[in-house]
Amino acid sequence: MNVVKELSVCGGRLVKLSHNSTSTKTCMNVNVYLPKQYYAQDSSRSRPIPTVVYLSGLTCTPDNASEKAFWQFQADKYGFAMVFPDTSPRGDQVANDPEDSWDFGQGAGFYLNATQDPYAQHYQMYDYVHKELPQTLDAHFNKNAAAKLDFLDNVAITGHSMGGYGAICGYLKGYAERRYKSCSAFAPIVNPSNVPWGQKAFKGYLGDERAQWQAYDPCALIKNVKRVGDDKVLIHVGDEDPFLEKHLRPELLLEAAKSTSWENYVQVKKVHGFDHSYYFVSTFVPEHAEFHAKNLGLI
Ligand SMILES: N[C@@H](CCC(=O)N[C@@H](CSC=O)C(=O)NCC(=O)O)C(=O)O
Repeated sequence: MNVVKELSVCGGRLVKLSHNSTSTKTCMNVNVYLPKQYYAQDSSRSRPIPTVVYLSGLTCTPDNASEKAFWQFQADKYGFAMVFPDTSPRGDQVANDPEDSWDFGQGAGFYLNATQDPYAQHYQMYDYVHKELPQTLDAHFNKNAAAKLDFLDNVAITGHSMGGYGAICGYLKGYAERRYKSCSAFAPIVNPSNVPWGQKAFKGYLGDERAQWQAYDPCALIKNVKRVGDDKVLIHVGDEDPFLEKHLRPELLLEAAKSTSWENYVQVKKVHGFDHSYYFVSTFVPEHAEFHAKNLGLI
């Protein structure tokens, strides 16, 4: 990994990195926030600093959330690091949307492993985010010392819109091996198989056979994952979100959870007067941060 830029924010440092990804076969950018605890000479700390992975939405780079969600204040409050991956492979060699829209192709990888040409070659974002990137970050940040940062085990996941979809999908697909300690989402796409954004992405990346879509659809996954303990999924969505009725439809996840071990453990908080923007996301980041801090054993 190469450090492209490093800057101070709150009590820690935002590190902007790039690396050649074996999953996407492109150069990928990622932002990592190291909290103030990382720099404290605290010999009493018994275990590595845990991590919250934040998956961004359509059109985003790692900078949107690291500039506008204000996770850094919460990371310092509780003592967790933040990882802000990109939303797709990028480059002239990377296939894009033939219609040149912003809801498919570069900036809209949907955090899945594409099987259809021409996207299969580079759009391997599921393996990138959930397998390759944590290993790469661990090797980079922990190579010269006892692991001060935990990118592999004590990790939570969250995200916004397409990224909220990616967080819930990755959480449920990795649930059996407890890949993530907790999951939350801001205005997520919960049933991509049945909304336009998801249908366009699944058709383009996975093909026309809808049976192939089920492996990545939270409303299908939740019926086949047995919940344990007090695990729950925290979701916020604004009642003035312009995408609420057409693309997000959080009620479909509540419906899918009925008669499963997740019934009453998917908490959808519809908040009055909020839209889809980072003004909405940043307002509720503190609640999500506390939720993850509890699940990461920080409070
Ligand atoms: N460019 C679009 C706006 C698209 C948009 O609102 N993108 C959201 C995520 S939508 C689902 O994933 C976003 O996070 N935008 C980046 C930001 O910094 O706000 C349009 O013109 O409508």
